[in-house]
Amino acid sequence: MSGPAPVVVVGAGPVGSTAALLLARRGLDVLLVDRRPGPYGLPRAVHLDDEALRALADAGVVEEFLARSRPMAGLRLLDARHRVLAEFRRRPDAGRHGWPQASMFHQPDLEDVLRAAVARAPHVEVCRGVEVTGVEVTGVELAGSEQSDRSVTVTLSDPDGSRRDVVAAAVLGCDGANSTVRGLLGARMRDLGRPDRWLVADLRSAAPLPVWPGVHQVCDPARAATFMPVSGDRYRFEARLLPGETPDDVDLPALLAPFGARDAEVVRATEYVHRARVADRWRRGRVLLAGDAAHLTPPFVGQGLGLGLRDVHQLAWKVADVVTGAADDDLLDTHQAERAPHARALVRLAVLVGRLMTGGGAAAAPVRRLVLAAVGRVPAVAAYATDSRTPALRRGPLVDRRGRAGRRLAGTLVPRARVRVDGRECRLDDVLGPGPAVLETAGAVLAVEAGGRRHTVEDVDGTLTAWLRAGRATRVAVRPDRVVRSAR
Ligand SMILES: O=C(O)CCc1cccc(O)c1
Repeated sequence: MSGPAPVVVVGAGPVGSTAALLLARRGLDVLLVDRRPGPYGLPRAVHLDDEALRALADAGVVEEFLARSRPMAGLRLLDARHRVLAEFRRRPDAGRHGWPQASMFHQPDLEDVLRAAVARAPHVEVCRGVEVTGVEVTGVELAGSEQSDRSVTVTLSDPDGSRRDVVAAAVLGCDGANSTVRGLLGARMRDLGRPDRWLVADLRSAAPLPVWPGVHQVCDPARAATFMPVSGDRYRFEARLLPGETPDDVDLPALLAPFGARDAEVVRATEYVHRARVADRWRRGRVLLAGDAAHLTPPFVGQGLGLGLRDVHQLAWKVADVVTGAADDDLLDTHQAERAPHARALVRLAVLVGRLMTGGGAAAAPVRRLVLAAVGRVPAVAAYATDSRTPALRRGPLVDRRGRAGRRLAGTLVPRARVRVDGRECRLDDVLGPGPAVLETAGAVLAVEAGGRRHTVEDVDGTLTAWLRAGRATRVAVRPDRVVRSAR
């Protein structure tokens, strides 16, 4: 790789690969490194919501993802006898972003799609089997001990043991739960809940199992469990391990029997410790964390990977602006300021939902239906349960939540609505383009100003008009990551 210093992305999992594609689409050279010699190959994440798909869309892989995933019907809470306590439906057709509201997938399928896209991307070089052993922020000495932190020297250890230094324009640590970059950056994880030991089993069944096509959460204090169809012939079963119990002690066929899965092939059954953690520091100079390197969540609201994809969607344009000199390095301060509260809110929601569904011991079981109804009225839980909407980003330099419309819309995603422009139907994102944009009502029609051009936009099915009306807004400024910056 010659020419300008690349952005080094550490970790070629789904978050790092998406980051590499997003940066490359903005014209940056990217060096994507991973300590593993080959793909990881084991499934972990199984669910993405339609908000997270905006990141895959801007990375250019959403259609291939959809071809290999399956719409998910929602979340069903069952009691110990598998009677339905509550059900939260997800739209399988097209939610406000034009895709199923929730999708289930086999992680290696997503990794295949991303790997192929990275291989096609002209600006991305991939180095596998390479360890990052040092990250040195090399800034210009300013007054006193302050540094301007403008470039980073990354030390890489190659498979033959040799070391080399790469000067990077920025480094993104997308290297997962045991992130090396996090350690080199001097960050520490802060616990938001207790670790929780679960058995995680990946199953296959040639004959389709007779189950509802959504996530089943068994709220049994004696044995909390989750069962879900993934995609194709794949299913996932998880069960909380009792104190001192190992996966080998669990009578898996007996636990699978109520789902008609007693005879399913067990591809993998392993212990997994669910953790609730957020890093205390996400940035040093131009070294930044994203994905599991920055936060770990229990799976109860299915947001682990989605959080990471949102991180890099919101980070890529900022890094591009800083590296190309279009913005000051201060812009990178907004990464942790915006993403950490959002991650913390979702991790806490997952901990709360997990506790409500599975905690409280035997005494809680008879009242769980009442408790669920009461908590369903807590706004954050209700919004998530009914609409799968994650919290708005907090107010900050890039999110102006002043005024009635600002409070309602700023920090949320603009819908990826169906629009018609010059007689051609497309999605709003196609008109917004890769940069900042403004959407406003212009008399009886809508107009979009983007990339120095003004387009008259027809709102094909009324989604945008209804969204603007509900937000009491006539004009919204939209950031490159589709987040509303301000509304009035
Ligand atoms: O709330 C949703 O739509 C996702 C629910 C979900 C997805 C995957 C795992 C899980 O435990 C819950």
